[in-house]
Amino acid sequence: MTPTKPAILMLEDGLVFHGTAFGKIGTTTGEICFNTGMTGYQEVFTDPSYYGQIIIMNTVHVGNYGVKDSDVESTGIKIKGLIGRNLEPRFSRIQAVGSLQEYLEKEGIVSIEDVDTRALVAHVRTKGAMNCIISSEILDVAKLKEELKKVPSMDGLELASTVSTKEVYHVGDPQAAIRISVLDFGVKHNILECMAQRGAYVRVHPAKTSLEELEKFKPHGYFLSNGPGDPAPMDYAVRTIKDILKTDKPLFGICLGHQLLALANDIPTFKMHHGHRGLNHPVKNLQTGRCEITTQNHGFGVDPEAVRASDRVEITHVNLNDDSIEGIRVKGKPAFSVQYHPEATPGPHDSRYLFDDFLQMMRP
Ligand SMILES: NC(=O)CC[C@H](N)C(=O)O
Repeated sequence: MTPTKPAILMLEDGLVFHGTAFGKIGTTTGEICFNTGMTGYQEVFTDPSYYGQIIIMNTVHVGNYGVKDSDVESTGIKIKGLIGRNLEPRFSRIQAVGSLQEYLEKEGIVSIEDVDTRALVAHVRTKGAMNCIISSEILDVAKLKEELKKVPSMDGLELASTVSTKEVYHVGDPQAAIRISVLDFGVKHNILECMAQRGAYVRVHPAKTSLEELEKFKPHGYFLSNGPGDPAPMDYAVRTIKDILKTDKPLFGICLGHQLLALANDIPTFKMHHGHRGLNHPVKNLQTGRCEITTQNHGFGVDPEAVRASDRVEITHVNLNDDSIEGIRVKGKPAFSVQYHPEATPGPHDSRYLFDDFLQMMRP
């Protein structure tokens, strides 16, 4: 057994947890948030929407099935840090290529275990979103407090252009009958796969691409991706979406893409108390009356009163836990979006029909 090293977690409101170092030895800062999913940790860690955030995994054992090259949603780990009760260095899965410890170390992710995650999650649920610091090199609480003061608030932070692709790239069969131009704000791989598997050839563009540039692909429709940070400062994207809406071509948005579609219709977004992150959030489809169990990862939401008062959009999906807005459609246009993740891997898969609907809108 390698000897353990102490680590400290400190929250912006001064709460301190003493635990054990895991992953890289060092210091990291970000917004603390919790994910209630009991599986799919590698997909969570590589989801670019988590960029800038430190994740508490609520489930007790994380790492026990190791890591695998294909279980990723982007090219590498995007979370800023990881907090767990038991982050497991040993693993058991035939397909696994390495341990969580090696993976976090290789990707430079400072983490902490042996934390009472039940108490910590209860605290975040009560007090709401805030920043935190983890360190396995500075064990002086006063110094950590000073470091933590330098961290910007997630409220108002534009992060999408940082994680977006720098170069245009393609996914799917170039001969496919349907072409989709994607605006990448931090897209998850499986979203592109879900479109390619259904017969689309997809071109992925940097976040700040104009409609004129997107049109060069001669797309049958447009897609607005998920992504990190606050949608409110993303004026560049809102302008492009307004231009896309004028084309009257099909448009689909997921998560950050949903929030941006709302903003493009003059519906504001807001910072939620502590957000939704997990894989069992119940959503009701108001058109069919059916319930879907969904994966979610968001800390901002679309203003419910403004949506209800809008004469430009209608609500298609609501959250059955807290009545928040989960889906909208623009009246008189083939444009729709959802706050949750229909592409979720490992699942649930209840909402995959949204990709079928989107592709159907573009079929000749
Ligand atoms: N998954 C996402 O696209 C997240 C959107 C946005 N960053 C939020 O936290 O609400």
